[in-house]
Amino acid sequence: MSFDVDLTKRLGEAEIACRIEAGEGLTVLFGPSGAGKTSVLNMVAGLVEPDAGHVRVAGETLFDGGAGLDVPVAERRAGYVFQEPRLFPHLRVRSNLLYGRRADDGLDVDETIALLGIAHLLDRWPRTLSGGEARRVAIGRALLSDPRFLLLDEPLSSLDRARREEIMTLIERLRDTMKLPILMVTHDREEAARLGTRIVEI
Ligand SMILES: Nc1ncnc2c1ncn2[C@@H]1O[C@H](COP(=O)(O)OP(=O)(O)OP(=O)(O)O)[C@@H](O)[C@H]1O
Repeated sequence: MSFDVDLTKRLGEAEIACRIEAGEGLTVLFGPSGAGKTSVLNMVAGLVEPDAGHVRVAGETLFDGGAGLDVPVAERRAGYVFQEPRLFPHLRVRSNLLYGRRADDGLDVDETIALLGIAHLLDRWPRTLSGGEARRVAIGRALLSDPRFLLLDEPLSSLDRARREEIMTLIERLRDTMKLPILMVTHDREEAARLGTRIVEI
């Protein structure tokens, strides 16, 4: 199974409960605003600790409340594209992209840069980028960190049509060729239908 998740978490007034049993491919997390989709991604990434339950990705247990197991964030090796790009403001685009780079396997740096159309931005500071440019850099940074799985929080919002199309094609390739388990939040039905191997409502 790519994602085997069963967790609960109380956040303020909200009681979040989520169950995912997903085979390979891309799992879309769908649901109304405030349902807890981002919180679920944060718990799978290891940024927020669930109150109870378990998180397993590609057969490996990352969290198990009963067993007292909680694998630290860095060891989980999630490629996380946040809702806001969250680039490091003190690093130029090039350094942001290479921040999590491990060995020189996985995706090719130049090829990824070309695919995302960000070659002309490499020497820029994050504060000078448009929303869509920053988002593409954030996607590149996640992909180049040699992740074991991807967490995508509305990765295509704020992109124009042409760029959306290119990035959808890239996500399809990651899903089908590289076989990366992907958990993606989207509000867009068309996106969900095209990219999702399955849709989980929360
Ligand atoms: N730190 C916190 N303290 C209190 N409540 C919180 C906290 N974080 C999140 N919540 C609440 O938990 C619920 C889930 O939030 P979350 O951001 O996960 O929802 P979401 O489904 O991703 O929403 P959206 O689609 O609007 O991004 C919301 O009701 C939110 O107000």
